[in-house]
Amino acid sequence: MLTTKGLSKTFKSGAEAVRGLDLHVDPGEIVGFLGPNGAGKTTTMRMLTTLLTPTAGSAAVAGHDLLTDPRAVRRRIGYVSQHGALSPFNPVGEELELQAMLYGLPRAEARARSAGLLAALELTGMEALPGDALSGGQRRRFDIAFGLVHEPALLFLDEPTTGLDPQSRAGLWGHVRALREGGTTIFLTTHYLDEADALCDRIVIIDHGRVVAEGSPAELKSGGRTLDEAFLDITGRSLREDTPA
Ligand SMILES: Nc1ncnc2c1ncn2[C@@H]1O[C@H](COP(=O)(O)OP(=O)(O)OP(=O)(O)O)[C@@H](O)[C@H]1O
Repeated sequence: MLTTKGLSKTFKSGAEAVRGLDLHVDPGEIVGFLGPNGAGKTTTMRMLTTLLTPTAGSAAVAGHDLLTDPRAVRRRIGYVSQHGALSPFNPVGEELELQAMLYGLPRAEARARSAGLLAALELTGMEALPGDALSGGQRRRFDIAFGLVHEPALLFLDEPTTGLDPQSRAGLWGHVRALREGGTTIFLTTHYLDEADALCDRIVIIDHGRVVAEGSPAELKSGGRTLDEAFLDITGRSLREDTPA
């Protein structure tokens, strides 16, 4: 579903944000992409979602070549950014239908697709509310609905639960697992090790633009370490340097 070979990004400033990344994600997996601040996660996500051009390497994303056919990649992937996609003012149901129509669905189908997504994400009945009226957890679920409206094979989730209370986080994890059960492959970043532990089939840790460890949560925790201890051993830093864990 996702393979990169030597994927690299050097910015004009000279900053080598990503240095020769080899990634592999199988269909149906939830893979967590973790690293300390400045490790290169966002740069990688932006390359894999076609928003930033790599300076070296190659990648196949959802069955298409990232460099030669980014349009085909875009049709097959969903991307839920940290910042969300909701208008604060317009009724969220209308926004979702519009998004579906932008992907080429006729109005009736767009309506049906939106209704299905809202039901799956437990948002039915909130269609008429503006984005501003939603709680943080509801807003994130709407963001995910936006990312899913064209039924992508591969969904990129950038810090899906940052800023949410524990109950909303746990609820969102249930929805992410349900997506995988429905056949969607998920590649996510998070600043929470408990989230990676609870959700991910596999974790890839990067630091200084390179993969420094990968494995299932159980493999990374071998030797009786917690995932926090493993992360600290591997990178010499905690996952959230700027904020208390
Ligand atoms: N547009 C840019 N121009 C120059 N350097 C950049 C640019 N974007 C990112 N960088 C640098 O590339 C490196 C990786 O940044 P990136 O944002 O990918 O890290 P990150 O792992 O997402 O960090 P965080 O967890 O803090 O969001 C950093 O050193 C950053 O300063």
